[in-house]
Amino acid sequence: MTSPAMTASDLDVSRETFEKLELLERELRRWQAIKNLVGPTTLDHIWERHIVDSLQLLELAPEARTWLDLGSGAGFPGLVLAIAGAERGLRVHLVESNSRKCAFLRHIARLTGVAATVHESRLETIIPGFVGKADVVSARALASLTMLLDWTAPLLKAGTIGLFPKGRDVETELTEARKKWTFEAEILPSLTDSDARILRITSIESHS
Ligand SMILES: C[S@@+](CC[C@H](N)C(=O)[O-])C[C@H]1O[C@@H](n2cnc3c(N)ncnc32)[C@H](O)[C@@H]1O
Repeated sequence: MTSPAMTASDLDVSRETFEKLELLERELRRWQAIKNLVGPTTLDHIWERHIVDSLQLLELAPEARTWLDLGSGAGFPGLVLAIAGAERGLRVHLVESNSRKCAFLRHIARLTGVAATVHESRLETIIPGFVGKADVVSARALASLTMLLDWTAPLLKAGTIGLFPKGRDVETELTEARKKWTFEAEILPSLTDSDARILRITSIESHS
């Protein structure tokens, strides 16, 4: 799936949002040549693998106004959500420890003018400041579910919704995480990969 085959109405976004997503695609291709921001094999499928895959999270938390994205990389899903959520007043906080990737995130945030704040830091440092403040926390391709819950439990306990895209091993990850945590998880289908799932976590308690 490449951009000429895609339209704003395919994605159900405004013309303005679509143009900003196209800009993100163009800049990612330009920066990739020198900065190697994403897995090279995913470049042939930027729209499907990265943009649409990120975009699908927005409707899973339509009321969200403050969104925390951990390990944002080149902006997936956080930057795409900041672009697509701008018209509904969404602000996205992007947490990324790699300075090359942060430079790219800041560059796109500046070019598009969307409400994205880049935190060039380790997520362990940033999370405490968002307890009771983030409506949603997301993380794609960052860590096992158990580790994500270890990090985000203080947020989830305070009412933040967790949205975690996961691959085909989701059941194994759930079994492992349930050894330590009790939580409510909806397992939602992914629109871009029939083997993948999205976990929507709404409450959590530790066993001990
Ligand atoms: C595999 S990449 C995934 C990037 C993006 N979420 C995606 O799906 O394309 C994981 C990213 O998390 C960042 N990362 C890993 N551990 C982190 C930490 N403790 N704090 C902040 N960022 C971290 C890495 O620098 C990397 O960019």
